[in-house]
Amino acid sequence: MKILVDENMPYAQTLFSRLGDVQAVPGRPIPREALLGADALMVRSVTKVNADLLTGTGVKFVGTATAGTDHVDEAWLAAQDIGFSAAPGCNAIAVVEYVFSALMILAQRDGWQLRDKTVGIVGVGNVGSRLQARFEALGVKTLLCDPPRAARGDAGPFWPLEKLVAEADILTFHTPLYKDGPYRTQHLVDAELLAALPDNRVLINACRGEVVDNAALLAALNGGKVLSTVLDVWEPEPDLSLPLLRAVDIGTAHIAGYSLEGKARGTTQVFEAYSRFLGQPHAVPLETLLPVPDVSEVTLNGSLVAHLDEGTLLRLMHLVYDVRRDDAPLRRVAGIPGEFDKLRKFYQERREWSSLCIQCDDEATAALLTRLGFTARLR
Ligand SMILES: NC(=O)c1ccc[n+]([C@@H]2O[C@H](COP(=O)([O-])OP(=O)(O)OC[C@H]3O[C@@H](n4cnc5c(N)ncnc54)[C@H](O)[C@@H]3O)[C@@H](O)[C@H]2O)c1
Ligand SMILES: O=C(O)[C@H](O)[C@H](O)COP(=O)(O)O
Repeated sequence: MKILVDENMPYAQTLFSRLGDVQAVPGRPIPREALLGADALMVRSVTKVNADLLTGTGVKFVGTATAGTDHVDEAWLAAQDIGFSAAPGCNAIAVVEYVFSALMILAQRDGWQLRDKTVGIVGVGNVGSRLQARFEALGVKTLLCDPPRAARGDAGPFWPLEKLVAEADILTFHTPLYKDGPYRTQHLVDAELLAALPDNRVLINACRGEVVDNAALLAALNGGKVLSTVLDVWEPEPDLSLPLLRAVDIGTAHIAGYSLEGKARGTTQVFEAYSRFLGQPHAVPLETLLPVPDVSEVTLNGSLVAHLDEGTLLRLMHLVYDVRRDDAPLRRVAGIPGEFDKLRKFYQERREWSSLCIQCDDEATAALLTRLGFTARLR
């Protein structure tokens, strides 16, 4: 059995070799000759999986170690009776921690406090709902927009996007990319939305580049719109607009989800799915794969809760992950062919807040840190 895996999939060799012979290949593009004779294909979001890629190959199962699936023609796979699995939610925590880091940096730079802001979350799935839970833990007001969930009767309240545009200080997008249909998200942020957005707001896109009309955003920023902008994803990738990168406050190379935990969950989720597909189910506990983090324990003296100290919180968050470490390298190499993908391929190890154990002497502080996703212990 031959299993092709994207070379940027940590732990794939270790896990998939339990099921067959593993060959690691570049994902953009996958070499055609490698596909011939392959039984299964494990990709990331950079590989377009469709008839063009797979016709004439013997591939019977495709896994994508990603949350987004817009790069996969699922209908075609189903029609060919090719098994498929994604990795829903695998990197949701990483994206949440990216968003927090970005917001805390802007708050510090511009002299505001997160707790005084209203955050509009567009797309309240794995990422959006975790984001909302952490904002709630901090007492930050959120407004949610998720028309598919609203139509399903899920508990909200869910609001129309227009209300978020009018009332939220921060708008953060976490929807899938839908190019058509009733819930189309392509260019959800367009010239009209940008014109309706009052000045001094924050816009974050960490879902898919095409959800924001990048040309319209650049025109708005060039036209004097006062908008703090955080973009992890671009239209198009990897050839992002250099003027837009210069105009945004924080810009990164589609790495919001790139914690080691997030990538490892992605690999284990598709490995487990493929093993079930083969009728040889395996379960892989994440902790059996992950190394000890560089910084694993700190002591916090005093209460974080008595008067919520966002400065201390920022320092704790940034002990684990500070998004500026990803903004600077993109600005250095953007525009040089191949460098966007290199930043992603040779990504410096990044952990999630849960990897940091914070010793506290106050029960309420420990409870807050736990709700935020850190590991907290009472001394
Ligand atoms: N930058 C990154 O590294 C990174 C990492 C993970 C996910 N993503 C992207 O972010 C997206 C969201 O991730 P997730 O794990 O939360 O996915 P998810 O599928 O769990 O949640 C998406 C949510 O968006 C909602 N939605 C769909 N259409 C909408 C619309 N028109 N308006 C508002 N909401 C709508 C859905 O109902 C769902 O609740 C993924 O599809 C993926 O494309 C990017
Ligand atoms: O959809 C996702 O899960 C993310 O966008 C994904 O993590 C992006 O990383 P890639 O698959 O391109 O390595």
